[in-house]
Amino acid sequence: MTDVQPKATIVIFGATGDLAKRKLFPSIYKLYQKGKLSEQFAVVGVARRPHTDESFRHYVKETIEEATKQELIDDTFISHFYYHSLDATNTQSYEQLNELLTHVEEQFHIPGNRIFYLAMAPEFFGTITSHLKSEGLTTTNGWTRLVIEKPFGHDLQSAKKLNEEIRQSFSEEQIFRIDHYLGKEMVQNIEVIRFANAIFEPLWNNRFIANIQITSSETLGVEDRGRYYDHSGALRDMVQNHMLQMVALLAMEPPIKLTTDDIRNEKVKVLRALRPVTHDEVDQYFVRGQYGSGIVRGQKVIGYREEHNVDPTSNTETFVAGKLLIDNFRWAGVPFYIRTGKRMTEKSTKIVVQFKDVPMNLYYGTSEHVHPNLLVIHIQPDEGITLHLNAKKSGENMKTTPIKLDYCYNCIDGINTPEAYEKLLYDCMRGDATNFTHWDEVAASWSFVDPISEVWANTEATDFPNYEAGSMGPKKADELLQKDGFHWWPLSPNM
Ligand SMILES: NC(=O)C1=CN([C@@H]2O[C@H](COP(=O)(O)OP(=O)(O)OC[C@H]3O[C@@H](n4cnc5c(N)ncnc54)[C@H](OP(=O)(O)O)[C@@H]3O)[C@@H](O)[C@H]2O)C=CC1
Ligand SMILES: O=C1O[C@H](COP(=O)(O)O)[C@@H](O)[C@H](O)[C@H]1O
Repeated sequence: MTDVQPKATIVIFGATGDLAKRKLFPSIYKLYQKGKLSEQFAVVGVARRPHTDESFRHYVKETIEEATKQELIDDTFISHFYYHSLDATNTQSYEQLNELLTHVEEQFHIPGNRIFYLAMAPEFFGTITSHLKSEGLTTTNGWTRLVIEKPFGHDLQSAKKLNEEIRQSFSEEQIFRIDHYLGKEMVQNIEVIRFANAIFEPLWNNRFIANIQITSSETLGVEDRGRYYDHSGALRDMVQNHMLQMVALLAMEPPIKLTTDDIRNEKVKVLRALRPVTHDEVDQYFVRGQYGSGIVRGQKVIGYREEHNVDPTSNTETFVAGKLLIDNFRWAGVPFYIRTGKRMTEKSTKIVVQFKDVPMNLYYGTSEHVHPNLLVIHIQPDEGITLHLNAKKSGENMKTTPIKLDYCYNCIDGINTPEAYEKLLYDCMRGDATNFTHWDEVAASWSFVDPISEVWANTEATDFPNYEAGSMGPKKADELLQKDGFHWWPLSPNM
């Protein structure tokens, strides 16, 4: 983990696909630009489409220029890229791939370290990993690691099956399951805000916190991913992974040390302590929604059921709100509200920690509401923290006014926080799995989510579509909090 300029070959399965184009190639380029890669690296792209090394290099160059809006690029960088056309189901082709890898390792003096990045549909994961092992690609003088994209399964049963297949060829320590939210600057900051500040940790429990709200809203619809999304829905696409990971980071106990295992162990304890939602309770704790047509950022947009590759009678949810309870000493009785959806008013991910009111209201007239203290963690697009307090109103005798202490990361000149994929790729190259999900976390998350998706799959949502594109979701999502005497805090930038 100490190697700041790791030496490795990154083999990208799915190199002609969307993820490689938009995220992986630009991230590798940024790492190179920042001096985080030595000259001892290579990238081998793998997919079925025919390409020569030259045409692939041209394609990569163009995609990086497009993504980074930069006039590229150093031909030396591009000369580290190679291509191998392969059908993932064809055994013979893996032998040739192995020969190519050996060749590039010689060429760039790479000590046999290989990352196999599976940027492909999950149905190929088992086949690819078994071929990598049987054809000897995992037998090298260096280390080998496997990066797996989401979705990791469709439910607990399919995730277990997938895990068993992969584990035939790679050990848990070699498997890096990507959750790109764990690469976001402010998600990584949750631990630091909590554990490096004496003022928060004593208050971080059910005696002082009234509720915690996590919202991840998008303005985009399903774009060209209708085929995948219509079989997934927001619960599997966002809640099972990203939203529950944020809950785990907010709720976990301080780890004994900042090691991968210690942190993951604490996160998994939270996921296991989530109070299961039984089939009968789903309506009480969870709300689903699907967008109809509407106006998003001034543009008229179609409803979900009209989207390409979506069933016109689809029952798939594009919005989820839920109330989660964590049955342990620290959190008993504190609701964690989560909300995520497509085609909402704005693109924003925010966490609001609402503290309990002061025990006695000295400063307000009885008819006035006390302003609760809030800690807002801005994940994106703005990155920072805001603490909402009360202070004396200037000039007025002992009247109070709400004030804010703000720290904005990406407002400061010179700070341009790296893309999540850039950080995660670099972590993987250095062998740091802290910000990747362990199998135990994946399993616990599916166990929590499965009963909810079972009920939703078996009951028609007669009110769909139940929110207008460009809104903040169905009314029932507001009622979920109103029942407990709370409301969603707004997402506006000045929150
Ligand atoms: N795109 C995104 O923003 C995100 C994607 N993901 C995940 O990443 C993975 C890839 O997604 P994405 O890039 O969007 O998918 P795409 O459909 O854009 O790309 C799929 C890739 O797989 C290749 N491929 C398909 N079949 C075969 C085969 N039999 N043998 C070899 N190669 C094959 C395709 O190339 P060819 O046709 O040339 O063979 C293509 O390069 C998925 O698991 C997805 O869920 C996760 C988060 C975000
Ligand atoms: O994993 C996914 O995340 C994106 C949202 O990611 P963000 O970094 O833009 O917040 C979501 O659009 C996509 O459906 C989902 O698969």
